[in-house]
Amino acid sequence: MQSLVDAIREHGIILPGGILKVDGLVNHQLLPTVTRDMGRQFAEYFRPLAPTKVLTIEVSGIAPAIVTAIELNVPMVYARKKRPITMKDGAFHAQSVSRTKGGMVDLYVSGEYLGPGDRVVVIDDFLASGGTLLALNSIVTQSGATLLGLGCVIEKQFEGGREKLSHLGVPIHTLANIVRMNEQDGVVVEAGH
Ligand SMILES: O=P(O)(O)OC[C@H]1O[C@H](OP(=O)(O)OP(=O)(O)O)[C@H](O)[C@@H]1O
Ligand SMILES: O=c1[nH]c(=O)c2nc[nH]c2[nH]1
Repeated sequence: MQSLVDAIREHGIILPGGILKVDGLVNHQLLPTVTRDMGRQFAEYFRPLAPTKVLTIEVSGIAPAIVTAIELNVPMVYARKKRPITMKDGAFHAQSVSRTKGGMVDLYVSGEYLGPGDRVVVIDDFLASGGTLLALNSIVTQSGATLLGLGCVIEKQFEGGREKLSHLGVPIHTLANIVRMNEQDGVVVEAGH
């Protein structure tokens, strides 16, 4: 997605620990046309699989997931990181590691909004180690729903997450691919696949 690649080139900043700061377009500020086009791209790719639901995790997954859900005209569900008192007992639960805040993250999804009849596309902002998508897949499995595919806005190819998810046997679609990033080369980014 060329507008996304351009925005990463303009706003992306390399931080220590292999973190790419894209707060200017994904994690703090959102750009309207770039965000809208993420939804169009994901919807075009996943529509033939006939999804009934889009699943993501708060907080940075919500924007790309809702624009995708709007395009597909299906509900979007986001995993909560803290179980609210409004959530019924027996919620599906998994854990992953937070890359930007450190420590373990809990993911909770209520069985009221995800179940055996659902055909699910999971959308998130980053594919790095793949841990978060594995946790979301665990939630889909617990619910009895069917996982159709995984979509991420930015893939950090050099972290090997795609390989760790290949056993799931579903298509993985990313919109921009960070080939490498370092002081010498800067952020080397290409369109995703
Ligand atoms: O492939 P992985 O290694 O699991 O990394 C990807 C995850 O890391 C970030 O979550 P984080 O908790 O850092 O931030 P957020 O609250 O902005 O979503 C990002 O939002 C992805 O969910
Ligand atoms: O803002 C972020 N930058 C990153 O490089 C990253 N990797 C996983 N999650 C991430 N979030």
